[in-house]
Amino acid sequence: MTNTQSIWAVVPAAGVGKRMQADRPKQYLPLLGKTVLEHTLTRLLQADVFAAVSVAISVEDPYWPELTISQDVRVFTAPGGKERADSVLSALRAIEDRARENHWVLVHDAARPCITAADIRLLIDTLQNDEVGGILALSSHDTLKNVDGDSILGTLDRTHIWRALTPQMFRYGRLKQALEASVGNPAVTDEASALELLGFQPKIVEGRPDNIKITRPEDLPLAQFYMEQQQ
Ligand SMILES: Nc1ccn([C@@H]2O[C@H](COP(=O)(O)OP(=O)(O)OP(=O)(O)O)[C@@H](O)[C@H]2O)c(=O)n1
Ligand SMILES: C[C@](O)(CO)[C@H](O)COP(=O)(O)O
Repeated sequence: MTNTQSIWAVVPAAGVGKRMQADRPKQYLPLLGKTVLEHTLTRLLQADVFAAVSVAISVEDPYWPELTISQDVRVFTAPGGKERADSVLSALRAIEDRARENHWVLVHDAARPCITAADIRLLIDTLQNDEVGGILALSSHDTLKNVDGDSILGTLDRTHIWRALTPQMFRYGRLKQALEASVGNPAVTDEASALELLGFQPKIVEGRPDNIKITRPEDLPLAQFYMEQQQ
């Protein structure tokens, strides 16, 4: 049985959503009667495994105080940063007086509202005794090509190519150290890449394919479809 007092959630929710081409950041777009962010936070809280949730929001964010969930005592906010990694680091620092070095942290994108409690628990149950931690990920079912411009340079071995999802699960101290060591590095687009740069080999746990990241306009109706199917 996992001690819920030793597991924290961090949610980067400070992006502007350029690729979504919407009138507001995508985490605040309406979806099945709530905002994307409210769905994501509600799913994390309903998993009933976290001591608290630290959410990074933009310092210019006018939307957060309007959300009912902003009053939830289990949810803390931190100022978002220039890049996703900066926002995650800021959210980690916001709980540094409560989280211990060996506590687990699960980092989950605000833009992934289709996450299920089962996949959250799968990641925790699989890795809670692991030395390093790891991530939910998806194997590749299509043939993968190495491309330059509009030309194919070759075909990749798909058995070694997985698509990283979130949550990504690492020990508080090591994750904070890895992100502090890689500040400003554009190659660090997820938490695992920061750990990899320190020589660690995070584990892969196969997750659900409906755990999509809302990135482009066509992703919002797809997320709605998946969430309706999950009910
Ligand atoms: N400086 C940033 C950039 C991104 N994010 C968060 O990281 C998650 C994944 O990032 P992405 O899908 O790239 O979101 P955006 O950066 O908002 O999208 P875009 O690149 O299209 O602007 C999102 O929940 C986003 O809110 C963040 O907290 N801080
Ligand atoms: C963290 C992530 O969702 C894993 O696939 C992805 O790296 C986020 O990338 P983005 O460019 O910040 O959306």
